[in-house]
Amino acid sequence: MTARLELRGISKSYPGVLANDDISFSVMPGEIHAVLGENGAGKSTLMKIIYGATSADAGKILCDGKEVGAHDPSTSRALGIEMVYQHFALFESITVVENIALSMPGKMDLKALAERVREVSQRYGLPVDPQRLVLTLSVGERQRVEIVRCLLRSPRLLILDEPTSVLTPQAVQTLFKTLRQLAAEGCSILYISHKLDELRDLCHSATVLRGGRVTGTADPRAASSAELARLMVGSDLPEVTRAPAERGAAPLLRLDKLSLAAPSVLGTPLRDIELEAFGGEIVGIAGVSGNGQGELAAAISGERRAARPGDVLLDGVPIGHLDAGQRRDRGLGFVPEERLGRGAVPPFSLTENALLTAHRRGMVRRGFADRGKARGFARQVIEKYKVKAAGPGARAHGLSGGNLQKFIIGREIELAPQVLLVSQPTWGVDVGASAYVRQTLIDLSRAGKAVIVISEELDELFEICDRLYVISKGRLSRRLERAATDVAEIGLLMTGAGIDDAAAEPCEENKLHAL
Ligand SMILES: Nc1ncnc2c1ncn2[C@@H]1O[C@H](COP(=O)(O)OP(=O)(O)OP(=O)(O)O)[C@@H](O)[C@H]1O
Repeated sequence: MTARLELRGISKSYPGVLANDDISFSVMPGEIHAVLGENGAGKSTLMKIIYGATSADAGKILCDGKEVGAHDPSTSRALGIEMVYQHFALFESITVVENIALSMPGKMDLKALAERVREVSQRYGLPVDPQRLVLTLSVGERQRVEIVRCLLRSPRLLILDEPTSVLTPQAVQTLFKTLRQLAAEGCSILYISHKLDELRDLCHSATVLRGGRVTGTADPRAASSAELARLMVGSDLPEVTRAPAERGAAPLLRLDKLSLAAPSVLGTPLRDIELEAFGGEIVGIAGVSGNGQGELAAAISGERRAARPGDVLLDGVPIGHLDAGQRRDRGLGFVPEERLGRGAVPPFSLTENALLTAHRRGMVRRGFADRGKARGFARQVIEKYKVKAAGPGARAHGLSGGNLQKFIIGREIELAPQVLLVSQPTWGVDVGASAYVRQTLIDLSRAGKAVIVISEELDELFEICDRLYVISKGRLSRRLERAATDVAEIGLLMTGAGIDDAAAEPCEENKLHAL
């Protein structure tokens, strides 16, 4: 049988990095092939080369035995190659069908296209309403739109770059069913993920990349997650160690019946939130995305101010009226969920990105930024957190997703905050680096600081947290000791059961907002 895709000696370098180094492998029709490797190993670069979004410096690509010459995404699509990117590319202010029409060749009859969207989404079990405005969709639904957009064109090779990082476990299972169905129909799939259990569940074969080179192949179904991790990292993963928490006497951060109106018609209002985070511990906030996590993070960080100063207390001092910068000045660090655009400014260098929050650490003299100091700080973060980057002058958008995440977390930890709030600390971060990030958060807490982690990954929360809360529909559960709870209890709370509904009535502020 002829391979659907054959790569021969693909190489690509960027200034200072050999991103792909003589990569060769094949994918057969109907095969689900995993590409795994550490952050910065060269996976996304390779996928972009196959899709034609960027070109290789050397090497050949063969599709169904025929060489693909110089190509771009539109010629790839004509060959039946489709790609779903790590970061979505949908326009928010138009409908699903309008978005899809934009990626189709020629002029489209929107009514007929909407009908086809419905058909395809039904056939593959990916419900999508073509008339919905994209801005009203959850991330999981947006992911579906991206996939349906590809499926409409009956792909022969589908590339998925970390498709499940934003999906709930149920949505992942639905996606896998679709992918298996597609593969059974003969479509080949290239699948990138850092979630080794998922790879073992879904993929027929795997190619491992390290430092831009192929370092191994594996049958993921026959290998354990530890074996796959070893292939990726080249050694056993470090065990995360956790000394018992020595909790401080009083909470470093406290939310006292905090209520906040929804920021928009589509947001979630926060209701009577009571939370305590002591020095010496990690507090986790579990929940399915869209239940108020973003709003809670904004209320703690100061991106949104509280109704009363005393709603938010930092080391006993009311800070609810302060903005984000003022709260940072007082020792509240913050790592947002979106790394591009909020955690970092993509076209800025790492030095400039370091300055954004670290200017508080003596990097401004007489109103001018001390670039030498900022560069030194950025270099320190790069080295300590093993960020793969050409140096402090590298642009944020040139870093691989996981490496940028490590840089942002490192920058905030190095600022030695009293309280650190981190949203989704290890999204897109490889298994080795995840262990490092988790260990660093534990160490920060054991140094007497309070760490608050918002994560959808229950395994992660159970691994690092001392106490847990669950957020559901803008309300927070009671506080749970990690050692005295389990996944079943947290899962139940995530559905909203057991979180006092008495106050589910809109708070006064939200009634006003609704008017
Ligand atoms: N546009 C670019 N400009 C400069 N360097 C780049 C660019 N794109 C990628 N690189 C570099 O190429 C290397 C490979 O990056 P790539 O994004 O392919 O890694 P990855 O394996 O997909 O990582 P991750 O798991 O973190 O997404 C990295 O060192 C990265 O910094």
